[in-house]
Amino acid sequence: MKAPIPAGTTDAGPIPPVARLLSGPTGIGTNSLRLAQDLALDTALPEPPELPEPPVSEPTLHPSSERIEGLYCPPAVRDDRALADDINERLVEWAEKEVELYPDTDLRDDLVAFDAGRSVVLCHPDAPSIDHLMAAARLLIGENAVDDYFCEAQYGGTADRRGAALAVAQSAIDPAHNTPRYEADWRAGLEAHPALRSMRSAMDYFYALSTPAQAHRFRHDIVNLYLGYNAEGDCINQRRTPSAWEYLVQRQFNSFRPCLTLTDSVGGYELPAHLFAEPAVQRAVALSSNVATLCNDLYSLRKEQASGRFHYSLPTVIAAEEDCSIDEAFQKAIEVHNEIVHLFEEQAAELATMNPLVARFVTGLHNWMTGNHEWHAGNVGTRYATSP
Ligand SMILES: CC(C)=CCC/C(C)=C(/C)COP(=O)(O)OP(=O)(O)O
Repeated sequence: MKAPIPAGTTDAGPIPPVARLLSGPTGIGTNSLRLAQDLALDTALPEPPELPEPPVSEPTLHPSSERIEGLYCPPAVRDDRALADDINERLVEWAEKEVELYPDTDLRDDLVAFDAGRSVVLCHPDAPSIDHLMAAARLLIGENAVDDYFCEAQYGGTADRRGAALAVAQSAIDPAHNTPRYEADWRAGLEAHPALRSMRSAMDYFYALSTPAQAHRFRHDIVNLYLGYNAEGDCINQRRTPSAWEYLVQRQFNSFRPCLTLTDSVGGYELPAHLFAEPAVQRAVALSSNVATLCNDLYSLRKEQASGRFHYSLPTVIAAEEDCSIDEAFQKAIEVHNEIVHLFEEQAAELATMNPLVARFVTGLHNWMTGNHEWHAGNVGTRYATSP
């Protein structure tokens, strides 16, 4: 087992400057001007603290990495199989001993095969310690458990009951406040369900390394995720394929966004709430999260088709809307993905010039986007495929 990474260090050199990670124009746009004005109002605030040099290592490709042809995404910043294995082992320990995540299944094999360890290692190269990576990994597993148990039919989730279940799931991270009697019943209710236990526990670990504002941000992003799950549930109930624009709106909620927006907590610093709320920062968050999620749509299409269940994704909604083959729609969806990557790069390059914390935050978004792509490519042949 690999020793924990000491704060601010790694087996490799410093993180590349944001300018090297983010291509695209660096001119100041309208959003940036607003942000610049807001930042000017901040002149009375203390200077942001000196940030430690974030760790990073040379990316080493996963042996089985296989990319979708034409899908644009810059390479991930670091990969570290030994560190990922260490995280996976610790996750199994947590899932089996602390939260009993999937009591009736072979948890070890499933969890290790999912390889959440590699996901967080790829997506958070600036995490200052194992604890930070573990916090992200537990939340990732908890979020997938909510999806599995309350939304995916094979684990008992049904579209007609998911709204009620997801409201309770939100309370696992956003506590109920009422009378002692009903609070006790609520607590017992959480402890009685694996997905609720795991989210409650993962959130407790997250509190230890986040500020109240960061935890609040996370809760907000999760409730939006559940809004997206409900939208998907409605469409599945009605067996309705939405138009492409409606699908993209739904997918922006039903997205990896909560995994990206904790990049500062996992990186050991805080982007203050007023900067996170800036429209230009919000646009960068939405664009990078959309890229990450559409990447999943593309790599997982064949798996979804093979399941035989009613499903929809960007390729299938485009095929329906444009009355074209799924192969053509797949190519069109690649183009949409690529265009959003470029829009993100433009927005991120603008933001990177504004403030060191904003620069680091958008680098974190970029890291998640590229790490996520690498993770999907690494799971081709087992979980995912490169064509419909
Ligand atoms: C970690 C997290 C926020 C998961 C939410 C689910 C989501 C938005 C996904 C993009 C995952 O979709 P799915 O469950 O279909 O994943 P697989 O394709 O089965 O890997």
